[in-house]
Amino acid sequence: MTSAMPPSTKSKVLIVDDDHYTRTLLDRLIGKSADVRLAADGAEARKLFTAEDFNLVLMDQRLPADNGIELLREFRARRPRLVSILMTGYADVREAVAAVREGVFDYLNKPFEDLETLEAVIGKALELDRAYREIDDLRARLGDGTPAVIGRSPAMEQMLGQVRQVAGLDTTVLLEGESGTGKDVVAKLIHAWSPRAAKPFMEVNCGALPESLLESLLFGYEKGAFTGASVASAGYFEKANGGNLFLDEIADMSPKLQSNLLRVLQDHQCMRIGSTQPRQADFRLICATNRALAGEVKAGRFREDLFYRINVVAVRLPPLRERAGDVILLATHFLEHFNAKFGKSCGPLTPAAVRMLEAAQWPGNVRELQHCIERAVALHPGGPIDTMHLCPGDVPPAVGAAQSETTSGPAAYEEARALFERDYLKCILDAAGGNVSEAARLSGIPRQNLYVRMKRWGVVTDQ
Ligand SMILES: Nc1ncnc2c1ncn2[C@@H]1O[C@H](COP(=O)(O)OP(=O)(O)OP(=O)(O)O)[C@@H](O)[C@H]1O
Repeated sequence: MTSAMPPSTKSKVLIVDDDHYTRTLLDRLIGKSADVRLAADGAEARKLFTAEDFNLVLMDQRLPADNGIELLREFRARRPRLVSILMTGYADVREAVAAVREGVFDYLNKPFEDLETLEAVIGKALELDRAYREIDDLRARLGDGTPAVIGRSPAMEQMLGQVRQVAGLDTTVLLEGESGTGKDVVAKLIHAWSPRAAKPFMEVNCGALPESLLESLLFGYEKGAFTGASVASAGYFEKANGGNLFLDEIADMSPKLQSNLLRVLQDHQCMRIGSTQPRQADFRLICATNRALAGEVKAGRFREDLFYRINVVAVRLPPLRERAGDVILLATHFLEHFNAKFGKSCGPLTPAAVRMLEAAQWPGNVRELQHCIERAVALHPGGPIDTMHLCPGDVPPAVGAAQSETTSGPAAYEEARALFERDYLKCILDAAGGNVSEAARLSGIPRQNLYVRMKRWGVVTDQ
């Protein structure tokens, strides 16, 4: 069963409902793992909301002297990133859907039929609140221009711990990881955290340039060294001058340049093309590769002696699929970034979107997730981001199928049941030609109930 609350810290949840039974039920359900405050009307809710910083507000739509949707609007005006859930009667679903479009995280129908779903939605809402807070926290800590490397998963914490240790040492660092895992940002972070931070950071992608161009870029040249060399130019080895030199995709370096680089690393000197005068080369080398360098050595494509020079401290960047918990953090970060960039206000992510992002495998890692959110923000006029705004091409359409094909064993019961429900709802809606009433008749599930389930899974988004 999905846990509704984070395991370590107690979240603060405000429950606003004039119905004593609902308040008691919710208090019992989440009160063990969360710090719950109860309000029976708008006045009490306002007082509590002013006094405390809540992670989540569960709001009844119909209150004695207030409208829950308007009260949430008032709260959001005071705290724009407030995560809230609206509790509504079946008759009010239309307004509840509109409230979700305005920024309410989700709505739940009363009376609650399925407590597990209720817990799951609360869990996702708290996850989103955590993502907002962690990003603020990270930004506050990195407010000095240090590149923002987002990630709180154990795999990222471990990697960042290694980076922190080696950044201050004058040693060569090899960053290994799949494409899009963040090798480039981590290289910049190493520079920012190193004693060489005030000196230049020079970077070049060894796979993107032909050999001769890469050679002249790294070594520099004297005037007349080759056709077109009308003035002398210093290379990156010289320009790095007390700073860090980042060689990306080092495995793509040609054998000739590999041996030239080895010489520079041995002698701490380099010579411009067309010159015999050795020049001081004072830089710390950071290399990156998305192919295992040891394998390249075995295959005879990379010099073994250079490999040992480079592989002093190797740091592995985990693929996104190994970073449980980071996907929503990154997605929220990118959502804010692209909202600011495009002058939009898209978001928050709906529960179905959160589930979809978390279930995806992300073979292109963080870059793929970034592009997915960029596309969603660019094409969306504003309001919550739902499954259909996220690129289905990047997210396996049949997450269930993908799951059952993996070798990691069978899915947990809850997961399998959820996947079945989503696939079944899609299937029944197709069979009914997209008509929810007909789908209700075919399935024997009451229409409102069916609609709520379909909405939860992003099978439909509006009534
Ligand atoms: N942890 C992270 N936090 C924030 N942004 C990230 C993070 N990791 C990667 N990114 C962003 O994702 C994109 C891809 O990252 P980056 O270019 O560093 O990957 P890479 O491993 O160097 O990829 P490649 O091997 O293809 O060069 C960049 O826009 C980067 O800013």
